[in-house]
Amino acid sequence: MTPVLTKTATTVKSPALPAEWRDFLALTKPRVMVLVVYTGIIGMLMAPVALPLALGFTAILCIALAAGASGALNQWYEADIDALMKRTMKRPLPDGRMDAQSALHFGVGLSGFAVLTMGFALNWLAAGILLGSILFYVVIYTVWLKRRTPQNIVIGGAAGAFPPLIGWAAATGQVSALPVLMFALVFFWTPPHFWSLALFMEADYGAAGVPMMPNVAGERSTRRQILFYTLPMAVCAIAPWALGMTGLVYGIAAIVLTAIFAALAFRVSKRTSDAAMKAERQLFKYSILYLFALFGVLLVDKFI
Ligand code: HEM
Ligand SMILES: CC(C)=CCC/C(C)=C/CC/C(C)=C/COP(=O)(O)OP(=O)(O)O
Repeated sequence: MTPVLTKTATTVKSPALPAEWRDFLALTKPRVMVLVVYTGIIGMLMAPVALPLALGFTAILCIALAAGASGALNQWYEADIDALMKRTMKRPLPDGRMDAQSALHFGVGLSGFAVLTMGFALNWLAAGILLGSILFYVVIYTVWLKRRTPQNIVIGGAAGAFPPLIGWAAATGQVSALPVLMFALVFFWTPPHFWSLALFMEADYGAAGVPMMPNVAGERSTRRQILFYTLPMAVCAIAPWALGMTGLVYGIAAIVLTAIFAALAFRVSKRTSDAAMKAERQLFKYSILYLFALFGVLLVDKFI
């Protein structure tokens, strides 16, 4: 059984100066948010109902604010482990540029604002799924699973897969098969996306005692699991075309883009030495490009 990492606050510096707006922006994990918001926009634009511009903009703003708020709450809770990892030690809380209470108030306030605005301006189904994704990321992933099990991102990763469903629900007040497939695609995409990164950041997670797959099950098993999750991801990528929900342009693009993903995942699964790091970095970078491109083609296919 994986030992449970307990939460401590001993390594976090206390703030000397009041936090700047840049620190609040850093709390929202803006770079990750770009792709989360992008998948939400595509979910909304794929819906059969076109929202008036102001309402569409409001819906996307709510997704962005909620994603940012949940990033802030994540950083509020894990300042202790962020302080132990090179990649995260310069974040506002571990670096002592912000106090924990400011981050907590910012995260809770922004979450409440985003969910209520979505509910009153769009509909309560979209608001409910938005609230569910915040709770999933903060409570299920960050508080419950991340320090307990190497399966943390498999289950917790669902949080980041909700935006296409939210975008669609904001436009239609319903959920249908296509946004569910888009959800499933991001869900199965998350393990290869994250474990390819975790393989070359293994030392960081080890130093912080976070039970990520490479430092619990070992590199070989992680590489095999990356390939394993690529299979259902490929099915979800090609299904919209195979089931007649999209045209041939999407079908061809999905097959080509996914074949490249599978080839990179296969290469990662076969490597055993340090030379593998290059393959893992490539898969991580390509995973981001892949989601951008696949969702982009989905939209292009709809409008040609
Ligand atoms: C539990 C699920 C996930 C985990 C654990 C995870 C983890 C990470 C980590 C640790 C990074 C490294 C860079 C950083 O700290 O900014 C990263 C980068 C990134 N992730 Fe994820 N991720 C997850 C899901 C997602 C999802 C669902 C999306 C979007 C749909 C996403 C989009 C991105 C993007 C765009 C980057 C690159 C950011 C940059 O340019 O530095 N991730 N991810
Ligand atoms: C609409 C809505 C509320 C969406 C929110 C979901 C969201 C932002 C998902 C992304 C998941 C993510 C960035 C995980 C990072 O893992 P980590 O927190 O373990 O990474 P770290 O080690 O960089 O802190």
